[in-house]
Amino acid sequence: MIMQLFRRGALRCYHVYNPYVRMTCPISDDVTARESDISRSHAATDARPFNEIPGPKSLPLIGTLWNYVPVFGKYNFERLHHNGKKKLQEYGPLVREEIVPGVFLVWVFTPSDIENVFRNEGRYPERRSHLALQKYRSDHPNIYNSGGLLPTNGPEWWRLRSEFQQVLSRPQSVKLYLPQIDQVIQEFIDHINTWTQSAGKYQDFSDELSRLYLELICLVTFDVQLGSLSDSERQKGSLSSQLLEASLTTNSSILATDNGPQLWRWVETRLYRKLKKSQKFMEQIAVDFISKKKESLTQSASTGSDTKSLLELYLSSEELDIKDVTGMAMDMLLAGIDTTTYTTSFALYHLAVNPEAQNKLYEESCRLLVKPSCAITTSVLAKAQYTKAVLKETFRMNPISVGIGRILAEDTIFSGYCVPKGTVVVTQNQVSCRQAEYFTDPDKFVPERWIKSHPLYKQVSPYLVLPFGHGPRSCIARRLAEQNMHSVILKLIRHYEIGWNGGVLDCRSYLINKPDKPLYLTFKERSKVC
Ligand code: HEM
Repeated sequence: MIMQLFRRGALRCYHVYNPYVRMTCPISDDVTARESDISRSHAATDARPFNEIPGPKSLPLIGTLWNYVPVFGKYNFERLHHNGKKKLQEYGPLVREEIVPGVFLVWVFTPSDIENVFRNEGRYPERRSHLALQKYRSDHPNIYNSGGLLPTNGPEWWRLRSEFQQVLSRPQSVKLYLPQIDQVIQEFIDHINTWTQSAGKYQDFSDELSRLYLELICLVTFDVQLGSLSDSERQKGSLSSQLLEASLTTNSSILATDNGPQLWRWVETRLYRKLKKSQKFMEQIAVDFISKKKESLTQSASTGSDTKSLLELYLSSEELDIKDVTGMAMDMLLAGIDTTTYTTSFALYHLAVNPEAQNKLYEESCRLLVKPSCAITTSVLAKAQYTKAVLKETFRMNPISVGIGRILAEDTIFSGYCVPKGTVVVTQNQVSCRQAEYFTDPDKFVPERWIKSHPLYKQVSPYLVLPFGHGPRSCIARRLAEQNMHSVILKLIRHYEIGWNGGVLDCRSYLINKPDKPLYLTFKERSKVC
């Protein structure tokens, strides 16, 4: 039975927040022993023991998995936010789940518990994900030094993280790209015109967004423009089509290889072969672009660090070598396309079904970009208050990361219960952010709630809306991702009035939260509307 559930992906639930959390609980037999230590060590406090935390009933051999059996079970693996809401309603703000016997997960929902998760994540916050990718990379030491940022834990993770973030988190390095980003977005805007003419009423816009974000990521990762939106690149066998396909294939292999029996460690399973093939393709492109860049750097005179691209800065770092840079480039391709595509999809959906918000954004875009052809600059973005509120409200309503998981580095008290060190504790981004306790009309899209001077503004805990995670292991590319999405949303609304032809958009929990329907958006050129 357990094996069947494994095969059907039923164990996903404790990995499902991949790629961003360590999901398999490291505690098994150990926990019971630790539980009694904890009970003793906290005897002097009022905290209650771990095994009294409420949660779904666990059965011998199958734990709580029976709740996820299709039709019969009350939870659905593809709708983790619905499960989370049900758990919160039924058991309260702290839920313990014995997903298989001896393997525990603790779900937290309140801001103070979420804060506690991050306060107890230790020096090297850990995740356990992308295991097959890690194996692939360690089997190819000629190309990679280690698993790269996404799967690696411990001191090696920190070695990479500290070097890459010095560059990627520097405002100057990210701002440097704005003129090129603006140019790509302008091409995209022009392309929408052609797209709307050829698209029927029901044409999925997601593919267009994926191509845009692939283009933007490659610009930053390799200093190249692929021309992903051009007619030739839209053909099936083109470089951009193959790159999109390969990154999607890798990402969709992650959950299934992280979960279930890890036969791929010994034999090349069908899924592992798919991952391997797609990685081989992506890395061939990465190695080619990076080597060419390195060569051109050795031939040209060195410029100041403020004008160097990210790739140039990485390649000139004494602490990194070309293999580290290749690993990082691959991680950027894997983590940078779907995340921004899905978030922008949700933002555009909310704007389309909330014309009042869209009008306000349009007004802001006209103020900041006096002519539609005006470029996005750092000063435009600095003043784009409503645009930022739109994105933040999108993150509150539809965070693409279901939750953030950490393995507790210390015994910790959550909502009055002791939770032992080593337990996997997971937040529930969307569920927490839609609680009426913290947000008025939580299911309504109200960007004004984030504008300090607005009457609807209300201060909330900074631990509630955490779409990029928090602390040293949070998203390394947040600045870049936000810059890209603010620019896209602002410029798009400056040019087009957007409408919606689909039903209510919710999400499915795959590797990250993906819109559960095609993106049936309509575009009317503003100049033709007025
Ligand atoms: C909507 C956009 C994005 C969202 C919401 C997002 C969210 C996240 C989250 C939640 C994490 C894990 C944080 C944690 O565990 O505390 C993460 C990690 C990461 N993200 Fe993003 N991300 C986005 C875009 C990007 C982009 C554009 C890139 C690359 C160009 C990127 C690269 C990474 C990498 C490499 C990590 C692993 C960092 C580490 O383990 O040290 N992300 N992201």
